[in-house]
Amino acid sequence: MFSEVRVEGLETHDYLDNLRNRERFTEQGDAITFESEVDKVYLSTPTKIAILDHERKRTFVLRKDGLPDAVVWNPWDKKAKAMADFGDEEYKHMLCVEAACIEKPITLKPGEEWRGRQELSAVPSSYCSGQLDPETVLQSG
Ligand SMILES: O=P(O)(O)OC[C@H]1O[C@@H](O)[C@H](O)[C@@H](O)[C@@H]1O
Repeated sequence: MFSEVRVEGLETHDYLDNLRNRERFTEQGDAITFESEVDKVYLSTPTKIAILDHERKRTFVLRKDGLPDAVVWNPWDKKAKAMADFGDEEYKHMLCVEAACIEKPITLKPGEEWRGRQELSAVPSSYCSGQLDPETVLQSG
């Protein structure tokens, strides 16, 4: 189930680990998979990030503008139980991947305007069928 979910596009990027006093690390290796609590702020991330759910044969693509960072969060079992507005088992069925602007916050003077945008799309499930080259997902569309 959950181990079948991968995030593509954030590997090799630096992140601040919210579970370790926001210390800065560099993501290693292949795509990101999930086996325990995670709460990371990836820095200077690409404008497209893919979330691949192999078991359910579905892929989501997050596109973003004006929002350089990306949060990846799953509370896992212990924290899920401690959260009043989150079901004890819901962590098994969710993953938070969200566009953000955290490392260098945007400050507006009175009257100034700023726009950021994120778009989450479901892309054809054939993308998850094994023909998938993750690079293709991130480069297409
Ligand atoms: O409880 P909230 O405010 O909805 O936040 C949920 C989570 O949202 C994530 O974006 C944060 O990285 C986590 O640290 C936080 O716990």
